[in-house]
Amino acid sequence: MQAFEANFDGLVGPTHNYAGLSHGNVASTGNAHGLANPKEAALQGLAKMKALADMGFKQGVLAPHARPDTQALRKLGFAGNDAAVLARAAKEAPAILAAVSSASPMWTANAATVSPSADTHDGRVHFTPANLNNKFHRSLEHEQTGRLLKAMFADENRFAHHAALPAQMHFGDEGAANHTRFCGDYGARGVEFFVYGRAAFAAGAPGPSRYPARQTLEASEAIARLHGLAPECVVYARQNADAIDAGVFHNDVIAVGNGHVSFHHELAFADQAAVLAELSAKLAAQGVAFEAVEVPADEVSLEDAVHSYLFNSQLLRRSDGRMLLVVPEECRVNPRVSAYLDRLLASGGPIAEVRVFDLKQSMQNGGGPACLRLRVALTEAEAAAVNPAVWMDDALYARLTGWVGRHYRDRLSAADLADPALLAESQQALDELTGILSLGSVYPFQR
Ligand SMILES: N=C(N)NCCC[C@H](NC(=O)CCC(=O)O)C(=O)O
Repeated sequence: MQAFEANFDGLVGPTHNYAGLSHGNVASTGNAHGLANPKEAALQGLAKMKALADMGFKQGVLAPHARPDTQALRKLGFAGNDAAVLARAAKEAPAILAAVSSASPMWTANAATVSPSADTHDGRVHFTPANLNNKFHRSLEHEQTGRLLKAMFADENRFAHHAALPAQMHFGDEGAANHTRFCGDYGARGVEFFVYGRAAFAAGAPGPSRYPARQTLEASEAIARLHGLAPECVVYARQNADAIDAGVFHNDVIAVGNGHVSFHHELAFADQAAVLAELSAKLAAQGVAFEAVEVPADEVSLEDAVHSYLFNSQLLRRSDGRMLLVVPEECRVNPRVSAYLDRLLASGGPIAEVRVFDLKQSMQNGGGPACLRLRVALTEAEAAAVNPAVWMDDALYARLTGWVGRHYRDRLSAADLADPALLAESQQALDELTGILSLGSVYPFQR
């Protein structure tokens, strides 16, 4: 059966702001307390979704979460009505208020790990929401993510939904940002590639020293078990600790793969040659000829990779079988990265086209094109079972841009997070959105 890869992008929520919440993510900490523009952020994301849909790629939308998360504040002892809860948190714990207000669910590469039906033991598509345990603001996401995924992929005969892994550092899980699926045809069995920062149960296991390793080996292994993946179709690799310490907080800041192609930096993985050899051998056993496009450090340094987000690009297989690379504008601003892209296109390799997008609002929090999307490979029958209201087309684009225009602010600072009107505006917007996307009552304030 015909199969393809769909991208589900996170719609940026109305509270998008710069709070410097992510130690180890140099864009987040570097832009802390800047003035954000939620309206522009959401429109930039929608423009990318629409452009890819117009190019013929299957594109869906994942809704934002309800923020500020007043439930989380109540669990921490802030009591009273919503306005009182916000006022007390703003006065006594502004850092906590900022954390529960983050629009971080926009980065749906961290929403879940997804295994297509061709890879799993029961022939269903498996989803495990990521516990995002390394950062408090992100650890608030997985329950709502699970509810949204169930509202979009509801058919239990085709889709299996797991709970997030135990919320504990031993099982730190960052979802698809540390997971790549290589394959020939999207509907044929592929090789799932899990990249972790450190093994958690082995005392003294190697890992970064300056910044945290967010993903553990044990989390990756648990997901492979839950999804029923065959060991001969799984490869585990450890991130290069020096790369994490240079700001590569997720593997998707240093590598991206799709189909039979990997596009990665020379310093992405520990024991890189062995990792690539294992990928190549396991793909060859599935009849797939693996192709690696490796970028040397003397052409693009780790620092340039982190600042330009060259590898946080989307690698998309066009209908002619060649690859399109969707990069953020910052890659053309950096002269060394831009020159590299020109050489890449001239090289005659598998990447035939580069498209540039302005995603500055998200980029300033460390979220590039690849962070903003969750990939789900689907057969046509599975795609037909997806909630049809979430697929991007001209009509949905018009409705969503109109909705953003009506509900979103064009400036938001840390001080605004305490404004009870922002909470009310956000709830009103999301209430309307659940109608547009036919999601049902998925938000706590609707229950
Ligand atoms: N690489 C991928 N797949 N995703 C990028 C996630 C960026 C996100 N930034 C933030 O959460 C910053 C929020 C703030 O500081 O306001 C993070 O660090 O988890």
